[in-house]
Formats: sequence, C-alpha cells, structure tokens
Amino acid sequence: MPRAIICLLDSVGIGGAPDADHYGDQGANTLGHIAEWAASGKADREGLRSGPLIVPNLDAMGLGAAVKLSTGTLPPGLSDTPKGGCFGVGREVSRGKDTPSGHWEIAGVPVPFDWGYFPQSEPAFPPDLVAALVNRAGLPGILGNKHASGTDIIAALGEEHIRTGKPICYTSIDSVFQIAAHETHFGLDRLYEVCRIAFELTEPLRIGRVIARPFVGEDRNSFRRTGNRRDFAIAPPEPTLLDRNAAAGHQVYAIGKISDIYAGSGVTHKIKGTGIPQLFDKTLDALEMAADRAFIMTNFVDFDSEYGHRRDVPGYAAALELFDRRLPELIARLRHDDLLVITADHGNDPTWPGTDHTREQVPILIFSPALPMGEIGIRPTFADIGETIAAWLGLAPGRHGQSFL
Ligand SMILES: O=P(O)(O)O[C@H]1O[C@H](CO)[C@@H](O)[C@H]1O
Ligand SMILES: [Mn+2]
Ligand SMILES: [Mn+2]
Repeated sequence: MPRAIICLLDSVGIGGAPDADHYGDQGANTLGHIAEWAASGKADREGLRSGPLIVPNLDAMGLGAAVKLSTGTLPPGLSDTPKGGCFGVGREVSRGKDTPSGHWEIAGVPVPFDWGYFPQSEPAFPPDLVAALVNRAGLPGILGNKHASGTDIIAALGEEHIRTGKPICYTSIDSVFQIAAHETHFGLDRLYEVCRIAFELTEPLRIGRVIARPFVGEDRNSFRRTGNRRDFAIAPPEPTLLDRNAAAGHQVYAIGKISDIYAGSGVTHKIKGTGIPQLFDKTLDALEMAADRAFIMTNFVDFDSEYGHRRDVPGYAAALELFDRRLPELIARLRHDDLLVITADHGNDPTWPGTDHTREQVPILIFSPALPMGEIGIRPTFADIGETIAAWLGLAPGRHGQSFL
C-alpha cells in the first residue's frame, strides 16, 4: 500500500518565474547562483566548505536538469542527465512569494486572495493596531515598528528591549507581524500570549502569520534566536491534501514548521524539530512509523531562515551539501510503492539584494522504486504536486491541479 513523503527545502528556488519582474526578481535563481558562486570560489568559508557545489544525490534525481528546464542554463557542476526518478519544474499561481502561499498551493490550494502587507514607511503598523496590542497585552509599548531583518533588529534593539520590557515588532515584504522577545527577561509564555493577541488583531487585515521570535543572550554580541519560534497562521481557505488524507482516515505526519503553516489542519501527528540533521532524523523516524496511505511532510526551514534571509552563500551551499549527503538514507528506506517528492515553496537567492524571498520556480524531484524515469515538464501550478500525491494515495481528485503520473 502506498505512502508519500514531501521533503520541502524551504526557499530552494531554481529561477525562471515568468512573473519575476513584477516582484523586482527577474534573474533571481537561488540554486543556480549558489552553484555559480561555489564554482568560482565565492562560496568558500574556512572550516565549513570550499569549491564547487557537491550535491550528487539531488543531481541524480534531476536537480541540474530541473534548473536547466527552468532557466535554460545548466549550473556549473550539475548534470542535465538524471539517473533515476522524474524531474520537473513547479510554477506558482498564488501571488504571494511567501511560505504559506507556496505550501498551501503544493497541498492543492492556491491562494485566491491578496494578503495584507504593511508599508515600507515608518512606523509600519497602523497606530490603532499598536494601541490595541499594547492595551490588551498590558505592554509598556513596542520597539521596532518597521521592516527589518530579524537578526539585525535583535542586535540593534535587544538591549533596549531587555531594559524596557517592550517587545520588538517588525515585518518584511511577506504578510507577517513578527515579535521578538527575550526568552527569560520577557518570558517565552508571555511572548506566545502577546502573539496570540496580535494574531486576533491582525487576522482581519489578512496578515498571514504572527511569528514569535524568542531569543537568548545578554548583549548584542551574544543574542541568538532559539528553536522556540512559533507561527500563528491563518488556516487555508479550502481543505488541503493534509485535510483530505486525514478525512480519509489516514495518517498525516507534519514535521518541523509544517503544522504551523497549515494552522494544524489535517495534521494527525505533529513532530517538532530544528536543524537539518534533526529534521532529517525525524523524517526517517516517521517513515518507520507510517502506516499505509500515510502522508509525511517535512519543512527544512534552515535553507531559508539561516542562509537565504541572511544572504549567506557558503552557509546555504553547505546546507545543501549536508542535505544531499543524507538523502541516500531516505531513499534506501523507501518501500516499493512509497513516493518521495523533493521540492520548495519559493526562492530566497542569497546573492540577491535585500534580505527577502525571491519569486522563482521550484524543482520537483520525484522518486519511487515503483516509478520509471521521466520528465514532467514545467507544471502550471504547484497544486499538481498535491494532486499527484492525492492520486498516489488513492484520494479523489481535488479542485486544483492535475496529477502528473
Ligand atoms: O529576518 P527574519 O526574522 O528571519 O524574517 C524572515 O522570516 C519571515 C518568515 O519566514 C519572513 O517574512 C522574513 O521576514
Ligand atoms: Mn518558505
Ligand atoms: Mn522566509
């Protein structure tokens, strides 16, 4: 009996989105640029990695071929002849280049509305929203109130936050309201409670997520965000693949950020984890436990949060190489009729200006011992991924997308 697994490499885009220019992202190519920089020695970091990007296992599944299909150019060091599985390219129809938009569409539900966003001007948040938050959460005020990189703003305002007890509120070009606060000086539970109130206040503005960003350390040189991040997210507007599989009585394993991204909907087994090695281990554990017709989905967030937003090319390259080294362990554990999909939700080109996501197409790499090699072309919506898995698991077709098998 079949099972299906998605390893979602958060932000590992492969360029080529036809609407990239609407976002100022024409030419962005997360994977392609990392490979180029690595090949020219610009992704070297002592003690971490050096030289060309080494990802033979992803490449054997068609990563290089997918980038070539997406952009017309084969990145240096990659191959355009896969050794197994099916490869293709996913194109997003949802207008947001954010994590929920990408994930929901992958699970069969393109986002039919425009998210709310906060302006680049300062203050970024409407005064009545701030007043309501301060009042309801009993806060002495807030800090930040602007677009920012999360690590930069903690370095800049963390000491003042500890002194004043005012949480640091910031946003980005995504539909987010983020709150950074110290785990002990402010308190983790208090931070979550402030976020819960903020979520109630921002939901009518169609803000996709309120994100708790706890950190530790005593000064700007030692502040460090912890794994206790929590996302308070709007629920998808229609039943996703997760809901459909759970409603059919089958298991749905949500590993890492997945449960938060779908607001817990359709999740039967929520598994926490941080960092690529641990998330990989949890994926192997889930595969061990998973019953027939189970769906397992893991979000590997570090590509995005630790390296893409931080514009850290060597770090991103090393993370790809780490994932690639582990991949054979997963493939070796697949049963005959298990289906593995490796894909991404958007781009976050670490060579691009700024610190935000980039509008890109994504790789779709599919492997099953039961599946012959093939190419599935450029798919007009990420929802084709969800429909393929739905068909594989024996679910009725959904409203969006088509199976490519
Ligand atoms: O700079 P940090 O706090 O990592 O924020 C990033 O993380 C958010 C959620 O993925 C994005 O909207 C982006 O702003
Ligand atoms: Mn993402
Ligand atoms: Mn991100």
